[in-house]
This record gives sequence, structure tokens and C-alpha cells, in this order.
Amino acid sequence: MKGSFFVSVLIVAGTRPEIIKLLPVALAMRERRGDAMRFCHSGQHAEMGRDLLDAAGILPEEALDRPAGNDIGRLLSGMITTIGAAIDRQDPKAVVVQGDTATTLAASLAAYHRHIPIAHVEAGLRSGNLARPWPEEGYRRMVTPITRWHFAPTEAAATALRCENVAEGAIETVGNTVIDALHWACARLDADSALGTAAGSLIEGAQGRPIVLATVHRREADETAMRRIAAGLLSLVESEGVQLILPLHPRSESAPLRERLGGVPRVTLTDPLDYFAFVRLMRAARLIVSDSGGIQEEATALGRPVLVLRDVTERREAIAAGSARLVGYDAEALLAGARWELSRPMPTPSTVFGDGRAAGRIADRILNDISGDLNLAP
Ligand SMILES: CC(=O)N[C@@H]1[C@@H](OP(=O)(O)OP(=O)(O)OC[C@H]2O[C@@H](n3ccc(=O)[nH]c3=O)[C@H](O)[C@@H]2O)O[C@H](CO)[C@@H](O)[C@@H]1O
Repeated sequence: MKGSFFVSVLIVAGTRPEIIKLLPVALAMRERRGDAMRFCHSGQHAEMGRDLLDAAGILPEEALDRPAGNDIGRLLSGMITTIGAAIDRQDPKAVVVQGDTATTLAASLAAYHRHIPIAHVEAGLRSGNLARPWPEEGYRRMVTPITRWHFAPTEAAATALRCENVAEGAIETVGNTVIDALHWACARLDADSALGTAAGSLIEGAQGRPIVLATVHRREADETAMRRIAAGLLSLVESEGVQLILPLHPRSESAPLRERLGGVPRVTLTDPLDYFAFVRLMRAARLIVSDSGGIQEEATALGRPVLVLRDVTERREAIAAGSARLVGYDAEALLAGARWELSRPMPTPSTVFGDGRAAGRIADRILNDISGDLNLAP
């Protein structure tokens, strides 16, 4: 869409998964209306994810500092203020948020206070349990009533929004933008062997043994849960002869993991990996064990089995597709699930989370509707 009017759309992201999932939207916006796209980094994750913006050539117009302190209320209220100031400076016609983080809710409230329409990417995910995942389930539900455009990743998410009386015309089922990001990263990796090199030595270190890739970071994974997960992973390594690679999220209660798994043969504990390296590892993995939302989606698209370290998931499509299985925080369930998965063929890659073209649909809809609002339709 081309037009001579000036509009800006402010994309706000603050955590690694938001950056991964909003990167395709930023690229699609830039392709259609380079002068319109503005990017705001809230600072919530000070480091993780910034390398990806660099790799895509996106220099945020607004790079904000993380509000001081670890208190969740201060983080949220601080970001309502800092993101609000960024909105005032950029004067956008729409604000794009993604998912269910503190940044998502803070940016939505800041936009709402200024009567600026909100586009919610990955709208309608529901576990049905406010405590799991906490605080994400509450945050994403709170964003819904003040959102103008609800970009649902799947039909199930769209149905959940309809059940909450969201108007049909405000819902568009587009697919999950993580699949766009995954396709983009895979294409870049295939074209450039210098990308994601951190994965190379980890894969070589496995010496051909099956790789089990694990991550754990949900707030509800407390110390007791971590001990159980560590016990399950240890018995998996000891009994099945696999290589375990475990990037540790800075927020997770990782002491039990370090105590039980540090120094154990065939176990590598690492810092978080850049996205290209992580995608390389997912492609090399025989099995993934994780409580991450995005990884359930990516594993399903890649055809990798994933044991989900949670009691509930809002991604029931991954279970239906045969790639995901819930094991909770139970060491024995983890071991039994892993043995079952290692004994059968890998799942078939599935497009249940999207076809990799969600971001273009999102950019088209927002730009078209904004031009209509301004009565400047091309
Ligand atoms: C409740 C829930 O499910 N909430 C989700 C939550 O996100 P999450 O659980 O998916 O978060 P993480 O697991 O931190 O990130 C995952 C991404 O990180 C990549 N990765 C991983 C390890 C590493 O070493 N290097 C990497 O690059 C990996 O490939 C993947 O793409 O918030 C999002 C934002 O709003 C929501 O969309 C989303 O619903």
C-alpha cells in the first residue's frame, strides 16, 4: 500500500519472545511503509533479543531503560510511564503489542490512556487458569477489552475471543508470527554458515548422541518444581545416554539445576543462546523439554517432539498435532515421556501455528484501517 500521508505505527517489545515474534511484523511494516514503522524497546529484558534486532537491521527509535528494582508492580507502573513518554514523542496512529508480558500490558495501558488504537498480536490465547501461567494469563486477558485489532494465531484463539464477546470484525486469524520468524531464521541460517555458531560446538560436543534441548523459566516453576525437573533430566541423561543442552534463563530459579546437573557428563549448562544458535539447536535436537510457549510452537512447526513442563497449555493444537505432551513438574512423568518419544519416529512438521505469512496480514490490516480512519485510502 502506498500513500503520501504520514502515519506512524509504534511497535513495542521488551522481552526476548516479543522481539522474536514482533520482528516479522516490523519487517513487514518496513517493507510496506518504511517511513511509518517505529520500534520501541521497553528495556524489560535489558540484553536478550537485542542481537536479533541488530541482525535484522532494526534500530529502535525508542530504546528505554528498564525501571529500577525487581518488584513486578514497579516494573509495570514504571513502564506505563516510560512507554507513555515514548508514545508522546512518536505520536503514532496505532500501537502494536504482542502476547502477555508486563511490556504488553504497560504499552496497552499507555496507549489506551492516549486514545490510541491497540493491535494485539497473538490475541486470544487462554489456559483458562489465572494462576498458570502467572501473571501472563491475567495480562493477556486484561489487554483484550481495550484492543482494537485482535490478531489471533489460530482458530481456537479466535473462538476464545468470540466467547468473550469481541466483535467479529475486530478479530483476524492470521497465524502465529513466530512461524514467520522461524522461517526467516532458517533461511538466513541456510544461506550463511557463520550465523548461530554458538550452536556448532554444542552440537559437536554431543558426538552423535541424541540431543535433548531443555529450557525452563516460568514463574510458577519454583524451587521444588526445579528440583523435580532436575531429577527427571538427570535420570534421562543417566539412563538413556543422551546429550542434554540446557540454556539457563536469567530469571529462573536455576540453583537446583546447577547443583544437580553441573559437572555431570553429557550435560552442558549454558547462558541463553542467540536466536540463530537456538534455532540451529532445535533443528539438531532429537527431543525438546521446555515450559516455553514459543518453543512449543516452533517445535511443532519443525517436527520435533516437546515435553511441556507445565500442567496446562494454551497451545492445545501442539498436543493435537502429536508434537507436545504435558508432563507437569514430575520427574517420573518426564522420564517416561522422554523414553516414549525417543522410541518412536519424530512427529511430522505441522502448520497448525501458521504458514509463515502472518506478519504481512497484520501489517496490511493495520495500515489499511489507519488510512481509512484518516480518510486517506489509497
Ligand atoms: C505463557 C506463555 O507461553 N507466554 C509466552 C511468553 O514467551 P515464551 O514462554 O515463549 O518465552 P521464552 O521461552 O523466553 O522465549 C522463547 C523464544 O526464545 C527463543 N530462545 C530460547 C532460548 C534461548 O536460549 N534462545 C532463544 O532464542 C526460542 O526459540 C523462542 O522463540 O511470552 C511471549 C511474549 O509475549 C508470548 O508470546 C507467549 O505466549
